[in-house]
Amino acid sequence: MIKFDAVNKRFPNGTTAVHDLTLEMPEGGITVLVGSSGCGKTTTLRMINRMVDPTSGTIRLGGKDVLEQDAAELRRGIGYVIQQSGLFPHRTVLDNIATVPLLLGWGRKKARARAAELLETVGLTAEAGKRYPHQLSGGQQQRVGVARALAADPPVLLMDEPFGAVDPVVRTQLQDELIRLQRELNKTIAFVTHDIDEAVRLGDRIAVFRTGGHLVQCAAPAELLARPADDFVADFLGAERELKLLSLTTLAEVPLQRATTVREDAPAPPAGSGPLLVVSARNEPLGWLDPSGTDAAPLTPVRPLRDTDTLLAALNESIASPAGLIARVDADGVLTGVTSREAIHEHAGRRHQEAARAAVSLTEATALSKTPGGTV
Ligand SMILES: Nc1ncnc2c1ncn2[C@@H]1O[C@H](COP(=O)(O)OP(=O)(O)OP(=O)(O)O)[C@@H](O)[C@H]1O
Repeated sequence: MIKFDAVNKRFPNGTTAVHDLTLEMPEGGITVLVGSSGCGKTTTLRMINRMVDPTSGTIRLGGKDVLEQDAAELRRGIGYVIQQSGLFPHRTVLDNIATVPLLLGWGRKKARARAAELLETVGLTAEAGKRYPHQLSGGQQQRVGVARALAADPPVLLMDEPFGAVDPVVRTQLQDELIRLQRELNKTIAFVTHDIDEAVRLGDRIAVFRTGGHLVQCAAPAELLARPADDFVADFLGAERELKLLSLTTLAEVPLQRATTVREDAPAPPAGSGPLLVVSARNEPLGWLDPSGTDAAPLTPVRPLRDTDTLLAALNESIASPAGLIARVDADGVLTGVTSREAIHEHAGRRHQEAARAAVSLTEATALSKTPGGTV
């Protein structure tokens, strides 16, 4: 969908912001651009909608060179979201969202109806639509920014640190919302951040840049984490990159074992029978009971996990659990079984090896395709 071919950007003051960039951003996917401050992420993004023009090289959107298109027309097909949301302070939230449809001549009624629909899409109430931007929290303003960018249903979204100015809890919520929205909307998204955790959560592909506008590696998150191309990328990913990889894998394929349970209203179990999972009449896990403890000992809390939870969450829970077991439930919260810390660990190790192997075969395929006469 978006293709950079040998693109350079040198500003008149002599700064090279982007150096010989060749990169593809696939249709319907989120490509995240990461790297430390000043490495050219924003400039790369802005060259897509021609807020900045490249010094050399070609950028194609849907096969067409962006420089051969009228900038205003090009931007109609590209939504743009920035960190400070960029809302007009003297217009209501609803009118802010309706901005682009109005510019496109939709008529006030149709534009407002679309804006109202989008308010709901991004999780805001109709009442919020009547307020002015300063009457909303930072997180809500960012949602409005996303709604405004989506108003004319552009196939492409450029998002420049859109969640950078909100606290970590709201940031996670906004990321969840974007993941949910993207499942429905399937936009081609270029997303800039300097937060590697955000990149791993959101990206279908992650492009890592270093100072001077150099692209160092572009790969799917699991491949990047399992096989960073060099020490720079490894440092950028951080020391816990194996744990980050666990956040990309769900529990679904990890085998279940039968749980030893006791009903909450049952008589006290015999001492010495090891930790038991106390369940409700509906078979919902309530806590761990250690019969070797005193009668008055409280239950150890349990946080039941579903198949959609990550291996990282499972490992975390298994550390706190008395016997190293995690309780697993179905979508209704009913117990399906337990899984041991060892089983989680073994699956995590296998997952790591698979990701590393996938990354190696990709690297080999790329090397082969660059060899004259090489075939893939
Ligand atoms: N209009 C400009 N004129 C001159 N230099 C510029 C201009 N815009 C950006 N630069 C420089 O180009 C380099 C890349 O900037 P850019 O904003 O693309 O980086 P970035 O990775 O997005 O940084 P940040 O994470 O801090 O936003 C920097 O050295 C910056 O100072």
